[in-house]
Amino acid sequence: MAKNELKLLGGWFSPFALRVEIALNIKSLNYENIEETLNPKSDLLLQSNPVYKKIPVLIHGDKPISESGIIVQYIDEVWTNAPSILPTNAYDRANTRFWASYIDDKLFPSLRNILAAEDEEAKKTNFIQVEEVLERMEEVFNKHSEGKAYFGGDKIGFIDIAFGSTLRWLSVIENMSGKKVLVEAKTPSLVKWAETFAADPAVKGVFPETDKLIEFAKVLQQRWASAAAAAAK
Ligand SMILES: N[C@@H](CCC(=O)N[C@@H](CS)C(=O)NCC(=O)O)C(=O)O
Repeated sequence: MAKNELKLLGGWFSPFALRVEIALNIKSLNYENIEETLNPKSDLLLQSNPVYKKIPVLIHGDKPISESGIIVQYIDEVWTNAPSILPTNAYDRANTRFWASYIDDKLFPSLRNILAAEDEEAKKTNFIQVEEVLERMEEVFNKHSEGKAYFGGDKIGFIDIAFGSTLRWLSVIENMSGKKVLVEAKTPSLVKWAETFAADPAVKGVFPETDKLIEFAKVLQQRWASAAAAAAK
């Protein structure tokens, strides 16, 4: 595949763009990574994802595809010669999609709310939610993996990508609040899985550094606080 046939409108900080990078790496695809700052948004992004105006967008030839989960599934369907990301059995595929959307619905909003929370009570409620998700995913891992390294078995699959993309942001929140949530005592299988995931060749080179993300998170917090103050006027 010629490099200019695949372009990723992404951002080093984005867990959603990370999902696409991991999927492209799994399939050993060359692509051009176009780094978006989102401030301002590029014309290419606005034209490619006019509905949500968000990264990531994968442009295949001249065709844009948006939404990280949809992009990962598209990659898996188009490049079938490489390791499969979703399971082949229809029931397993449905189940896999269920847990990936559970991560999007329950984990992402709580992580964002912890960063944005101005009072301790709101922070605490969202931490409880994160802990509940982690405990639930520990159960899912123990049931699905059958002693293997990943939710997807021996290789990274769709749940691994959806969930694993949040790991660095989880570390950011742990560091910034001085509270560890992914701990051996409560979720031993997930702790081991997270280490294996981070070291996987498809992930290692694209996983952002926690320290750099912490600096980015501080800028985001200032931006949200100014927006909240402006809205309150
Ligand atoms: N549901 C989307 C979420 C994508 C998303 O939230 N992207 C963020 C960056 S991490 C974005 O582009 N934000 C710009 C904005 O909200 O205006 C997906 O899975 O791709």
